[in-house]
Amino acid sequence: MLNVSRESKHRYMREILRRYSDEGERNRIKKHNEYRQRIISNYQPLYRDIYQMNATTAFFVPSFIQAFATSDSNRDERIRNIMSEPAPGVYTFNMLQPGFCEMLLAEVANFEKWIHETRFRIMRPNTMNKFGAVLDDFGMEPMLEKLMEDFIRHISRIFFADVGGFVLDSHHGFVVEYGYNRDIELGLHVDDSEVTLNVCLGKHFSGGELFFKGVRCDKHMNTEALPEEIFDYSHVRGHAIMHRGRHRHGARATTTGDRINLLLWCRSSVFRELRKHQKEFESWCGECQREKRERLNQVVAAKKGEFF
Ligand SMILES: O=C(O)CCC(=O)C(=O)O
Ligand SMILES: [Fe+2]
Repeated sequence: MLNVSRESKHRYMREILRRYSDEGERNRIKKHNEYRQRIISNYQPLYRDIYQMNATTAFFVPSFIQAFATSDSNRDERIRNIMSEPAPGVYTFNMLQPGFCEMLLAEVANFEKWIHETRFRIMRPNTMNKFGAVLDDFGMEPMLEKLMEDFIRHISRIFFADVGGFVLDSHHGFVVEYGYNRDIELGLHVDDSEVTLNVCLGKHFSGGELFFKGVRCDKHMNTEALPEEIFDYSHVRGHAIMHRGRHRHGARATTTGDRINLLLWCRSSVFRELRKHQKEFESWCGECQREKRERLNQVVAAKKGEFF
């Protein structure tokens, strides 16, 4: 568990001040906000209903809604009950209604058509995916923020507390698109997130499995995966998968059809600030933990040697 000391809080505030007094960064944020505003005031949404969080069966499957229905002491238990953990640190659950997936796909297609017709510049979701769109850029930012606040934050608090899952405070929401004339696959990487939510929206496809190769800190990013860390997951429409951003993963080739997934990279500025001062082993890095065990074994062996 993170222990936020007074000193760390002060350092955190200093970092925020430094960041906001950095002129380059301020300009970048200002330009991006202007870009978003230009889109939002010109683009006509197809389905206005999906721009606001509507926590009913129009959006979510009943089991998902029921798990969060009341914030009583049983909520954590109800959340645990809808989760499967097919591999350590990877959680899956049924989440979105097929009708909502359809509407979101149609909205994205409508936005892309508008971009094409108006020759507006489209910002791609990240440095790896050449296709897809940033949902936050065309008006879905408040809805996705609420999704993180009302749902994802509670899940992360239970399962990802060691990476700041209990203090998520910003997100990057986008869709990735694979298939004919789009991206085919995605190489091994880590996300710029503490916790990632990935939901398959459809449509019909084969292939496209996510593959995982263990959680790693910066220092151990390129170390081998152990056999027990290797895991493949096949996407199911409407189903979500959640993992730490630092869980190394990639997507296998989508061999037929089109696959479009919704991604929410959830971030914690507090966790990022605290990490800068982390000198010891990271509790969530597979390799740090292995090194720690090895160090402990050496100490125990040395002590035994002294004793006998
Ligand atoms: O293709 C996928 O389902 C995963 C995409 C992904 O890992 C990412 O965008 O960070
Ligand atoms: Fe990723």
